[in-house]
Amino acid sequence: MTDGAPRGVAILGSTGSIGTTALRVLERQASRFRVVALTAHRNAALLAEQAARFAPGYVGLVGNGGGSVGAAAGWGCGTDCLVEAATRADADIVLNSVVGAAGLDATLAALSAGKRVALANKETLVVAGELVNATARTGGGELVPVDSEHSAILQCIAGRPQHEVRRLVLTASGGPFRTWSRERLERATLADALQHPTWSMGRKITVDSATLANKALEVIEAHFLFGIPYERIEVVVHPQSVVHSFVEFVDGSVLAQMGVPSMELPVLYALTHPDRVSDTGVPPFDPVELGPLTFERVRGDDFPALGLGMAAGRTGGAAPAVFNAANEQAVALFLDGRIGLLDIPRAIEDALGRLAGAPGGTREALLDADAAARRVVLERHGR
Ligand SMILES: NC(=O)C1=CN([C@@H]2O[C@H](COP(=O)(O)OP(=O)(O)OC[C@H]3O[C@@H](n4cnc5c(N)ncnc54)[C@H](OP(=O)(O)O)[C@@H]3O)[C@@H](O)[C@H]2O)C=CC1
Ligand SMILES: CC(=O)[C@@H](O)[C@H](O)COP(=O)(O)O
Ligand SMILES: [Mn+2]
Repeated sequence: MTDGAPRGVAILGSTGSIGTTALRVLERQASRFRVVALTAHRNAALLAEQAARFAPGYVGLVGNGGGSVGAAAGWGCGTDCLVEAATRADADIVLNSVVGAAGLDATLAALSAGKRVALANKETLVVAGELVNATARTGGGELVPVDSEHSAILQCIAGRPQHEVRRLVLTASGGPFRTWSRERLERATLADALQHPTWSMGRKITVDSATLANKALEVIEAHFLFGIPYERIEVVVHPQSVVHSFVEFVDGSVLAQMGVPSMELPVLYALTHPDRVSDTGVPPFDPVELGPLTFERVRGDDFPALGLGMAAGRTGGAAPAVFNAANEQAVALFLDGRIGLLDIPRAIEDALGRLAGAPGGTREALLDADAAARRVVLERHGR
């Protein structure tokens, strides 16, 4: 990484799991990066603490559109905050760590403005992968993944051309229900679903990991990031989350990237790529301590969200956006205690059955499909 003036980083979703991890990383890397913008949804108290500590030029509270509680003087308010933060002249890198499709416009705006987008918000690519890639091309922006599997794949591919890659194999922890029978899954509670075995993350992605919808989102994300066709992207269960993914090359050689399950390294690497820096605070790697490393086939029949998402990816058009929106809405209902765990894939299947053929192509068409999918889930499952 070249020395020089510190690069400006805007963090969208700074109060979440990835956002707070990023601030820990940036505190150690103050000679290389400075925080220029922070946004949150509703957590004004934590945002205020972060603003006091990092003194960014811009602070935005998205969920304060009415200008009521929370926002301090000088803060931006409402949904425009994300795009304002993402397009500031002093932001060289935009870390998008918002959860859900709400992060889409900020990604597009940052790429249009020629920024590097360090993308944790995988829903962006699932909803609008083609549009995002086209926007990066025309706007001169660059997309670098934060998601651990995709960071691993990026590091393994290391600039080799697409035709040298035979297969991507994404690892999945299997989540808290990896060994549960179908019968037992019917009785799984929210508390059970929030007990992720290896990663500490926000509630929505933790539920996605429990249903394997997260891995479906990640297969679609990998397709759009690396341009590999769906038939050459596979998933294997790896309960220890030490191997973050594999890349098989055409000569049969297989590379894997490994590390302790912490998001600090993928976040940092998305900022420094393709360079590597020292003094990261990442603990030493001890294969004996972390092992034995094991691998299993996915139980696709018991975790249907994975197959539904992969089929939506292959269908293309608006189908991935429908998959994502139905999942977001169903997870919100599950988090509210209004539906059961297995109602999540049922709701997704229902929405895809009605809307998988909806037109995509433009941002507006994709957002229409997103809204229609949420309506289907609310009307039919939000009892
Ligand atoms: N956590 C992890 O380890 C990983 C996460 N990811 C992905 O990163 C993204 C963030 O995940 P995570 O950090 O766990 O999520 P969290 O729920 O912990 O944090 C989400 C952040 O986004 C803000 N936010 C929520 N809704 C909105 C909205 N509608 N508009 C604007 N901002 C909003 C939240 O603000 P507030 O706090 O005020 O609600 C918070 O700052 C997700 O896409 C996830 O899939 C990917 C890999 C690993
Ligand atoms: C840390 C990270 O990248 C998560 O997306 C993780 O992959 C979730 O774990 P699962 O493998 O259980 O989905
Ligand atoms: Mn992941």
